[in-house]
Amino acid sequence: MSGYTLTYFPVRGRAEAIRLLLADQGVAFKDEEAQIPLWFAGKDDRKKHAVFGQLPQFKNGDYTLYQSNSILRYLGRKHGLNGSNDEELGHIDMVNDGVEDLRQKYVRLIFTEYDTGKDKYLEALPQQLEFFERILSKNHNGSKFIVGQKISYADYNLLDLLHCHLDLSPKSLSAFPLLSAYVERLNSRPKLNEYLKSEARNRRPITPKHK
Ligand SMILES: N[C@@H](CCC(=O)N[C@@H](CS)C(=O)NCC(=O)O)C(=O)O
Repeated sequence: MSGYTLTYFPVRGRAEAIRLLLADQGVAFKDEEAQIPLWFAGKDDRKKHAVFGQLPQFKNGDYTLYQSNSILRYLGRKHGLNGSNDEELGHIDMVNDGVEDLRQKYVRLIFTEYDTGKDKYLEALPQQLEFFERILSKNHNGSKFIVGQKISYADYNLLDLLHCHLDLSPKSLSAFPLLSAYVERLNSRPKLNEYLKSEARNRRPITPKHK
């Protein structure tokens, strides 16, 4: 066991990219769940102690961290998932910020305007995905990772976001051959594939709205 503990609600949400990273790196960790009704009823003391009042929380022994992207970057440093030099890391951070921008749009759709906004969202989605297709095409013609020759923390975040969009519309990647192949390639990495098929992953909906 690594000494790592990840605390989150029983959904994939903002913890899932962290889970993908840890699964793929073969790092065992302790999973702690917070129950949504208790949390929102103010009956879970972890909310009072959370730095920004939110989850996920990540612990490495006595060290505690919040903010999903900070956790990803921390694990990137710990597990050699930050590219091969400062310039690659600059691009990895840039891609991760782009993933965050699209994730915020996705979260807004799911939580505030799913019924009225889904068609419009899907219409605008190709413009967003095209950015990532283009980034991939410039790195070894899209045959490897999003940046450089090694998997990085941003690959796990991008993969999770693409999974979310494939759930939203199974055709969302149809016009993007490089992104489609990228998802297939990452999904078939042995440890990741084992996790993707696991009961633990599949009992967690993407968000509480997905029940
Ligand atoms: N920027 C934060 C956002 C965290 C966040 O929005 N957490 C939500 C669940 S995804 C939460 O804890 N909601 C409960 C609350 O706000 O009390 C991150 O990336 O970790």
